[in-house]
Amino acid sequence: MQLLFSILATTTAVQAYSLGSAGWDAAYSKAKVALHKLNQTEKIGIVTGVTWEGGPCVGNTYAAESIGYPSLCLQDSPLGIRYANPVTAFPAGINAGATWDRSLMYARGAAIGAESKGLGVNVQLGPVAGPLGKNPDGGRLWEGFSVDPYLSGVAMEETIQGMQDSGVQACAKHWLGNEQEHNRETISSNIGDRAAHELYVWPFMNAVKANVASVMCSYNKVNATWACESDAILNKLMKNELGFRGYVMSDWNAQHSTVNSALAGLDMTMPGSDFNSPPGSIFWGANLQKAIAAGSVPQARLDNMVTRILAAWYLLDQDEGYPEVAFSSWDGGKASVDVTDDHSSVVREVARDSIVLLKNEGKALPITRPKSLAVIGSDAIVNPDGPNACSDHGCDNGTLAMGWGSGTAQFPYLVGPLHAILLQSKRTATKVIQSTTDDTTAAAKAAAAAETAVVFINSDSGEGYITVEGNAGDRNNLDPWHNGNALVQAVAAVNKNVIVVVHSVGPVILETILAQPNVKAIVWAGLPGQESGNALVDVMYGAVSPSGKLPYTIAKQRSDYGTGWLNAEVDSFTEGLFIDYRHFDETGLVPRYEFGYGLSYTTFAYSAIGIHVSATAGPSTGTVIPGGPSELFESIGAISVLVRNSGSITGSEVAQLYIGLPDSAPWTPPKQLRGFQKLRLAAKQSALASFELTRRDLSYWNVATQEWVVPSGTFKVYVGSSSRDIRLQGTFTVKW
Ligand SMILES: OC[C@H]1O[C@@H](O[C@H]2[C@H](O)[C@@H](O)[C@H](O[C@H]3[C@H](O)[C@@H](O)[C@H](O)O[C@@H]3CO)O[C@@H]2CO)[C@H](O)[C@@H](O)[C@@H]1O
Repeated sequence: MQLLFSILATTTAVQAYSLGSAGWDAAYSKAKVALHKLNQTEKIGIVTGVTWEGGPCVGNTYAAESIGYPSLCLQDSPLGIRYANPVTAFPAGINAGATWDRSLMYARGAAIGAESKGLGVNVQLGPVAGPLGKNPDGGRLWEGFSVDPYLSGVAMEETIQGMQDSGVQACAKHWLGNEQEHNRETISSNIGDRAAHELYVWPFMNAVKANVASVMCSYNKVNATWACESDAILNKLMKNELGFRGYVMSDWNAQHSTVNSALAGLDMTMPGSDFNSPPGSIFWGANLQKAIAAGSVPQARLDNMVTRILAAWYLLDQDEGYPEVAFSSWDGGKASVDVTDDHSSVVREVARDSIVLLKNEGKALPITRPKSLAVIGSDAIVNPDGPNACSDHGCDNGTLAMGWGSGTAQFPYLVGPLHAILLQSKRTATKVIQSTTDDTTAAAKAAAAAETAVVFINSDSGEGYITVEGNAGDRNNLDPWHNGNALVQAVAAVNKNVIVVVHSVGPVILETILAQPNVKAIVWAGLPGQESGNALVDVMYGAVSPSGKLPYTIAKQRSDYGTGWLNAEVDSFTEGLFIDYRHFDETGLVPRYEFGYGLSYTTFAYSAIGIHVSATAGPSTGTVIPGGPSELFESIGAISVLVRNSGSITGSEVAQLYIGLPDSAPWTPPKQLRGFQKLRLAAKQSALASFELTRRDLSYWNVATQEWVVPSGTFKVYVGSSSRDIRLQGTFTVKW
């Protein structure tokens, strides 16, 4: 059985890679033929944006009529289509990560891709793996999936496959080291080579392996050189080492030079105007033409840029019957077609299955048939001015269902928690008492009159060009906004059965709330998108058991993380590999809720660990395929466990595999996520969780030899329900 699994897994992997390469080969053949039909002006136009607001999308290039190539439409965001309506407002990346469900990640990506294609968007500007989230208060970490590179990598791969299977080009962003909003356009992320590879590059390897069409270089410098003109990270790392065959575009106005960026490997400049910077800073267009004429940039480099861009276009078959752009970002975004289909069901499923139950004392949840229920807090209702009242969602009024900035989309509707609870309460004949402000006196009055009180609190963040309530993108602290702690305290002082629901962009310090004995349950709902209330009711009333797991650690205090955004010109990334749970494990600090944690209404038992790993120590070689050296992605076996639903209701468990490297490896975190599987199990049902391992999963990056190396010695195996709830352990040995 185990052997069969390994064979199937290996075969599938090999097929996927060869198809990927064949796809690129065929696309390159077409691109090379097309290149010869283009004149120089057309070539320059293909690599240059037409200026901000110069076309219907946030990014547009010039058309090349000689080959029937359109003005390419590039549009945000990682959770839906920005500046268009009607579109679906999906749960944020961080919620997709919290599902730990590969098929939901894929379904979300496919649905976003289908809407993009339907509206004529050629390039969807997502998904996000940078920021990875080393700073828990980083403003944009909710756009990505998890602070763990393995989980983020799987989510990148699934999302990109989903998007590109629907026909749109995906764009993996922001490359590289864009971990904070403060000073993001001046700061240098000085990342050590090993941490760069094992943390920040890792999910982009998955993106390239999934044949992502494009990559966006970031605003910051990397090791003192602008990311968009760094030969080290564009040519050498992304294109040569990772074997990326698509094109690199700049973040919007992240380009700083004509010649250096071209030579370093930038392939497309966006948006092609003096957007948000000193007038006249149009680095390509006519300036690129002059640089080529002067011999500062070889003609072959321009031809290579164009070939890469065209190859991505052919790879996705966008040369055949691709829809025209059906909206304009600058006139309200009214689309001429409705592309929303039944995607609300994907939204509800992702939102529901990403809910993490943090505390459930005395089985406070699920709610059964309370006679009365108090619903408290401004986060319980939709912003009275409307769900899209603030530009790019740059405010925190009403329930929080996405962060702010370019990573947003307009809600076609937003089901607020109170609305969904009122509907449900009709079925259970429950009297609902409302206090939908953050006023503590009103809250206490409502709570005192009810059997159970549900308090809604939130914490918001976003992109640095908008400041909300004094937070310039990054959060100023990890406390709940709007005096959320005081709100819960006021309610818990008068009601013995308090449930707290947290809508949040990232970790929130919960100590004050946990110090209230009457707080019986805490529910983390993240940023659930348009079906917020419905998904919450599904879980709170027990239609489904909660099955989300934390995609990051919740600490007892902010300082425990050991990292945070800097008001400085340089971030030296001194924490190295030790971010989030890697740091807590290494230092012995006890988190409040650890990475991978999440309760269920049922229980799960683990047994029968099977370890079938056969690998030899040493570097991974082989030709470079999309993602890296081919050997790195070869299966070297699998670890399996039997998981049994030992409770009395159906539920889903995320079985997690962590690996500890042998002592022969250089200083490494005690354990690192290297596999997971979500299993839906009926009461008393058992199933095998299998974690296929590749050489990459056992490797560290050897800085001296510039290779991924599997160390020799005894590897530690930990399988469990979270990074700290380890149920089964074992070892295997790798020899030279
Ligand atoms: O949208 C494409 C990529 O753009 C980057 O974000 C930019 C965002 O799209 C844009 O709306 C914003 O513009 C603001 C501008 O910076 C500010 O000076 C002005 O006052 O208001 C403008 C908004 O009306 O700028 C953002 C960059 O600063 C993202 O980083 C990237 O992820 C997007 O894909």
